[in-house]
Amino acid sequence: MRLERVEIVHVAIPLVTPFRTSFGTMTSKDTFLLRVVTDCAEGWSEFAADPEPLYCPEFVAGAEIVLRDFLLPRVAALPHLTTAALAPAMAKVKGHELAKAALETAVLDAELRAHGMPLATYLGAVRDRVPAGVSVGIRDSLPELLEEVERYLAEGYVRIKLKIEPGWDVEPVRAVRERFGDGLPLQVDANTAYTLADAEHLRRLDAFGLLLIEEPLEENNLHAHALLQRRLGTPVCLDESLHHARDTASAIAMDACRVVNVKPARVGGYLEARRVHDVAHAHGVPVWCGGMLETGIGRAPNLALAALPGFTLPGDTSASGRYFAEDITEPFVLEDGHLPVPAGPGIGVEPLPDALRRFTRGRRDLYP
Ligand SMILES: O=C(O)CCC(=O)N[C@@H](C(=O)O)c1ccccc1
Repeated sequence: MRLERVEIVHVAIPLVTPFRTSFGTMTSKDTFLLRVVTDCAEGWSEFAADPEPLYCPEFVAGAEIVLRDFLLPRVAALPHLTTAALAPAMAKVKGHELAKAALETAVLDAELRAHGMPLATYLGAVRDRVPAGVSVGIRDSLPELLEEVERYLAEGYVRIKLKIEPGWDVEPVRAVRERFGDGLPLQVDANTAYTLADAEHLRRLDAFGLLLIEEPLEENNLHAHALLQRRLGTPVCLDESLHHARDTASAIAMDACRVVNVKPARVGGYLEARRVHDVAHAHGVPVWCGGMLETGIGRAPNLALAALPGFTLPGDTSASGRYFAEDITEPFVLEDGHLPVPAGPGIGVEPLPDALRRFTRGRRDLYP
């Protein structure tokens, strides 16, 4: 393929309800899409992070600069544009996995469309629908939390993930367990809010039969997570700390993580996400697909990835309606607790022109 044009489309979509985590509260999804035009086909992708670097060091404005000034010049210089050639061409740029993932995914979408191949087929999916978990934010009161969990269970979600932080952890978990029973698949996500000094407090969560505790400690501290895992019965799952298959292998070898949250954006794209899946699967470590409140443009490829054999736990691959009253693609709708794996070429979806126009806050060329 030959790269002809790359357009950045900034979008802002209001959330149906504020989403509070240990690092902040979101009321809208403000990010950008990339539209890559090649001589063979077009491709789309979504940048997974937000305007502020609170979840990870990357953020919207910074990613636009990195793409425009450092990643696209290297990719445009490639004699033949293929998805496989992108990561090596971008490797000299340190970090910026989410920006790299956005570019790689749009090129992958174009390349697969040119070959008429669905992303699920390309990645090695073994299912045509995947079970959907749902992420529940920190709430102001236990009754509000229980009402929200009850609503999601009534909608059919098969797994509940509770955001926790110091002061909102044991009690909400106990309340959900007592209200909905021991059979409910339940996990927690601390988003790095604790330290090893909290180990004895976190051990109290062992009483509730959780599937996992996600990223309890500061990101990138595999040693601390390994020390914590020795003191907890609940399996530690890593998210922010894993940036590629290599550190996933190290984390597993150190017993710093017994479950892996695979987020394609966090590891630089779907090719590396499959490698992370393969490494974990080879070690008997279950993986599940994380989410970043993506629009349908980011949600569709995540569903393809979640259909790989090692994805044995429900992911944060919720329906579009969990976050948005209106999505910029055809909405993903829960059916019997599952979402369909897109079957069309490439990522299998495209922005709906009218919705995209209404949620667009700015469009410009990043290349040429
Ligand atoms: O369902 C979703 O897409 C969101 C799942 C979720 O909780 N994402 C968390 C996370 O830490 O994984 C997150 C929230 C906001 C921003 C980044 C990440």
